[in-house]
Amino acid sequence: MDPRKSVHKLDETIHSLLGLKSHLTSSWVKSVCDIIKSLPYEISHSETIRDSLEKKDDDMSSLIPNIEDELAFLTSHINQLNAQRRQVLNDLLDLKGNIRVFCRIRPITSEENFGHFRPLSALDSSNVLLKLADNKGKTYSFDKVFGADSSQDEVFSEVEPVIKSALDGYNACIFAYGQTGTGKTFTMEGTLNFPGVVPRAIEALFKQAVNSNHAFLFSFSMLEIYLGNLKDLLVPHPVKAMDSMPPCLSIRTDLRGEVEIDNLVAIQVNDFNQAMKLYRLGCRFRSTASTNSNTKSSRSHCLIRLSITCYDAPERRRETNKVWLIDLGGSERVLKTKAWGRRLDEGKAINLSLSALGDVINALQKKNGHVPYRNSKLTQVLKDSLGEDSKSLMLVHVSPKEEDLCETICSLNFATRVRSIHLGMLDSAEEREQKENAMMNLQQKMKMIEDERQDIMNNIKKLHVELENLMGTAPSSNEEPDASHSFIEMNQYNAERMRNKTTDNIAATILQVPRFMRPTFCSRGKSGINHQLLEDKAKTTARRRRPLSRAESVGFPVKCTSAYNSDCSISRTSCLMGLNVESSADNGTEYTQDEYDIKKIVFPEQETSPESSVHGSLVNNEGCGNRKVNNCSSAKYLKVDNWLRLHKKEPTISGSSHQSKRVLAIPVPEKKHTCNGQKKDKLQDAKEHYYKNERENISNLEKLKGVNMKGSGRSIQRITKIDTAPILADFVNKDSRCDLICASDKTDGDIIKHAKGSLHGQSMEESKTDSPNQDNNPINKCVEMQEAKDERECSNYFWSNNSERSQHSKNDVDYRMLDAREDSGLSISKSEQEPHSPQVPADMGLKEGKKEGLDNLDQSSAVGSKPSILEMRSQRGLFAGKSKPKDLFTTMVKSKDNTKNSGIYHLFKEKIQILWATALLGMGFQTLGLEHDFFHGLML
Ligand SMILES: Nc1ncnc2c1ncn2[C@@H]1O[C@H](COP(=O)(O)OP(=O)(O)OP(=O)(O)O)[C@@H](O)[C@H]1O
Repeated sequence: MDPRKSVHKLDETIHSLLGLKSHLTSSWVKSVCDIIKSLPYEISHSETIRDSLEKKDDDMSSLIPNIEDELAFLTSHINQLNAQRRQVLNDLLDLKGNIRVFCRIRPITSEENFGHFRPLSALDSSNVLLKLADNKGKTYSFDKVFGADSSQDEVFSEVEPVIKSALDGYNACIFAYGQTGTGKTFTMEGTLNFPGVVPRAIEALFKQAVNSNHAFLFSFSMLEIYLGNLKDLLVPHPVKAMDSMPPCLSIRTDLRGEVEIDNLVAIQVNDFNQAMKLYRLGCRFRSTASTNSNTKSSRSHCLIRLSITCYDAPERRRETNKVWLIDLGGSERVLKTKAWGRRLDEGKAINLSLSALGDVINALQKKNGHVPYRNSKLTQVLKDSLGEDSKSLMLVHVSPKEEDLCETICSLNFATRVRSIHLGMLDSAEEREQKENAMMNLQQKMKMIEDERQDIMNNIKKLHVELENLMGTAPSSNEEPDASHSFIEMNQYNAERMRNKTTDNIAATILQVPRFMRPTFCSRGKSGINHQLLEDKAKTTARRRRPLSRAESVGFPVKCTSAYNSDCSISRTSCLMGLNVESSADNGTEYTQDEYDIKKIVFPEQETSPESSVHGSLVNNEGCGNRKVNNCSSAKYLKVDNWLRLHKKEPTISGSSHQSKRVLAIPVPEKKHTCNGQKKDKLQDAKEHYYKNERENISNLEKLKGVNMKGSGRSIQRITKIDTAPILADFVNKDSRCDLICASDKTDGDIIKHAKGSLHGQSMEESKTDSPNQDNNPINKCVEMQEAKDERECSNYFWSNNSERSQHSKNDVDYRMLDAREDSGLSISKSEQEPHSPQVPADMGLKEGKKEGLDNLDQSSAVGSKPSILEMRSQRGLFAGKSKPKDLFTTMVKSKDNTKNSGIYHLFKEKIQILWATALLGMGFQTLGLEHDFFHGLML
């Protein structure tokens, strides 16, 4: 109850009390008056109370607009700061250069302590000294130099501005370059304890997006360029010949010059964790191998792409932009690494694409009209992220080892050349100093803006909370205040600003290109026309191909052929190579899938509609709900969890593939149990089904007992299966027992009865007694075969012959599969030989049998496997009556041996089969209503 209301009515209440209770004693009135007097002045005077409360209400109602005004002011201020920040950041990056170059020196590991080292040290934060002779050295300048003792934190702090500019709509590209084994993967990927640039960059992006006042849509993709071909790292490689092949990735450039990779899986990520799950998945499929230089050498270029889309920020450079995080393959001298075979091919492919990257950078540096992006897949993919309208960061890695001197010099020269694209080699010292001062000022300004921005953000948050409290609409604790609608950018950011400030100074100085980066014969020989032709050719020839065998595969992609240069190239390597990785001497690469086969994969949840794409996949997604997503890129947006679930391994049971071939003793509706919830349901279903069958079989048994007890006691024995093996032995030895009928079920019993009756015009019992030559009776032979073939057939018959026979037909098939396995000489598995509960007391009744069987069912179902055939048999024996599973087991194994080892048996079986088949065909038994699988089962 509102206390204010109760106070409001206090005076009326007292008056009415005084009026009504006038008969009360004056002392009571007095005490009430005293209470009123003791109340504060405002409360004791009702008019004043009302006035004061109304005043408070008025204050509160005037407070809300005040807060709203304040919020609007702060919002507009923060928008101004955002625009300023963007401009300063852009100026800073322009000054620093569109391609910034950092150098990182790899530390000497404990194992290398005894080697020879070339003094390579960081002179200061931007210079590296390479000592060539005693008193001779060369200094290389970079935007930033990280010494051997630098931490991952330090590296990332310098990388972060590029990541920030990505949220402003610029394409960004951060790539680790260097000789093999110099720490590229360490820098980019890092370790669990020392996470690298990739996880940190992803985290920073999400963090910034959350702090931003815009709605962002992130999608994650990961691919590698292996032997000159693109491979989607989020799609697992095929492990079997029949596995579906991932679709061919093809590079496409749209009219605006934006590069898109068709068929590349792009998955929406809402937070850091989702992105990291995918990143880890992709890392698993990377091609790595042990080389002389590195025990886990990357044999490909690994590219991570984060696409960022924002619809409600017109000031952004692009609606959709992308960040590339690239771990390039290590450059290596083939002579030195002594690589051969596949390692050689990989090394050559890596060097070729690095050379093509060098060509592109050289052309950009010289401001050539033609930039040879198309000379390699790497440069094609990075086409829109390497030019002027993007931010690139190159992390050059060098080794301090003496033996790596050549590569170190090459890498340092290459990095210097790349850096010179913006800084310009003709800059005078004075100009350089001016630039550095300007950069420092901008950095300070940037920091001030960010600090101020952060303060305002905090104030805005506080005001939001206050406002919601006043309005009584405070969100629940886990709800973020919805600020997106109130944040309307007032200042249009001038996106078309000039960005050629520093490039003007780039002269036509041709620098010495590192040897492995120089244009090669192939790269020089390329022309746009050739590429176009090849592209067209590749497009017309893009069709599903049969995976080539190992022998047919051509490992090295030759330039000027579609296998290497076309937009939609078809790799010549075999998908099956991955299967033989270990067996091949030179083929130790851990492969991903190949992309030469164009079979389309079916995505589990391919969300193409704008609504579904946006749903649940935005950071601050309020503003994007009704906007179209399909123009952000042609990539497919999928859900992370579905994708990961799709690529999770099917749970294997005890690591045994053998078990998967097992036969279900109880007809469980579904064979596979994939998730716990389903598994539980299916287990429950199986139990219910089990009880039902059991009840039916018991009632059938009782019926049969009643029927057969009149005629022959042997039928009951047969049904209880205690004496099955001796009967089987009898059958083998005496070729008789035609009078034994294994009809345990009313339905089939009736069928057989009917069949016999139709043949002889007699009932089953009659025919049994009246027909002396029953061996000639096809029905008896049928039953005989059914039993004599193997005891399990009989049990199968018993179990499958119930009113739900149709449901059991699947099991019949399974039995035949098992028969085939066992007949083909495969031994019984250990678990089959050791049933779960062989030591069941002889006098165990149906109740125990039920429980036992159920326990077995529980066990088998609980692990998702099927009970073994012997478990099943023992269960059946128990259900059918009092039996000893152990005895049963012994006799069954014996009978199995007998049947297997006896040549007479097989001969006889064949003859009977022929006879039986002839009889069936001749007499048209199909008209009796027996199903085909029934006959098929008998014939096997
Ligand atoms: N800065 C560093 N601090 C600690 N260890 C490092 C550092 N850089 C590299 N290493 C170690 O050196 C080894 C080789 O590094 P890494 O695999 O990252 O080289 P790489 O350049 O990626 O090689 P490749 O090109 O062959 O893939 C790794 O064991 C890595 O842990």
